[in-house]
Amino acid sequence: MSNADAAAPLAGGPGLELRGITAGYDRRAPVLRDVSLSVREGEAVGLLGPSGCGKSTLARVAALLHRPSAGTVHLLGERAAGWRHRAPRAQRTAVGVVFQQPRLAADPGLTLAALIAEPLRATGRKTETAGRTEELAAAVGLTGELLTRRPHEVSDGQLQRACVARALALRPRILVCDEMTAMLDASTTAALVAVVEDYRQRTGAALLAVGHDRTLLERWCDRTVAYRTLQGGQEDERHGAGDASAEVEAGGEALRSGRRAPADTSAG
Ligand SMILES: Nc1ncnc2c1ncn2[C@@H]1O[C@H](COP(=O)(O)OP(=O)(O)OP(=O)(O)O)[C@@H](O)[C@H]1O
Repeated sequence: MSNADAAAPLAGGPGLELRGITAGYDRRAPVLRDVSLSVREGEAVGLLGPSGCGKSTLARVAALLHRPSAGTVHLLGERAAGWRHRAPRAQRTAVGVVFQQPRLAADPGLTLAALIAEPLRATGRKTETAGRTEELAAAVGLTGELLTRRPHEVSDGQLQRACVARALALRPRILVCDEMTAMLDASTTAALVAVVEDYRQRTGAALLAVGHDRTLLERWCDRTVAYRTLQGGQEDERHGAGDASAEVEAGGEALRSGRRAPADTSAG
């Protein structure tokens, strides 16, 4: 990606802070109860937990997509001032999100190129759109005719590549990856982790990676947090500084998440 991404300093300042979050879908039985978690700028935190415990709900709260019934969210030191379309644009665009299921997250009527360009168009960056779209697409390994296809004409892996590019389009200072690689094969997983890591390390963005693949998150992130420890206290395990060149084991397969240019990988 361009050097423009690298313009932001590696600050180490406040990135994402969730304090005392209670949230869910039924006020009488919230999914999250008094949950706190923070990720500093430049830091990669993996949130681990079993299926159904509330990880995606937490990710949606962090991305200002789900309003908690109690607690506060701070982005880059500023308290969130609204949720969904009512959030101020500067706060909404400070967070880039990648969801687990790209087919639910992508407009089926858009080509992959238009999908990647969506946030640029929505925020009026017309002059920048074509060049930036091409650059983002190349970074995630999508080129040529693939970019003219619609979601139903591509694989899950190819669509998730476009969704990762879309999440990076506005150069977010905070990235939330909710089971980003859950549906992907080993080589696509490695390629997309490498893209996110490359972006994070060059920009100093804060990363919250949510999942249940402990081995992957321990290799990818600076520390992991077990979901069960988040209520009324925080416990974490530190790792070797998110070494993106490490061998990553996931699902029994050895993955290489090194800085291989994603464009060189087959778009899976
Ligand atoms: N839109 C919704 N309406 C009602 N209940 C929901 C909704 N979304 C999730 N839930 C429930 O909230 C709980 C937490 O769901 P969530 O998706 O946050 O868990 P998760 O840890 O991300 O699970 P997984 O790892 O399987 O994706 C589950 O019991 C789920 O059934």
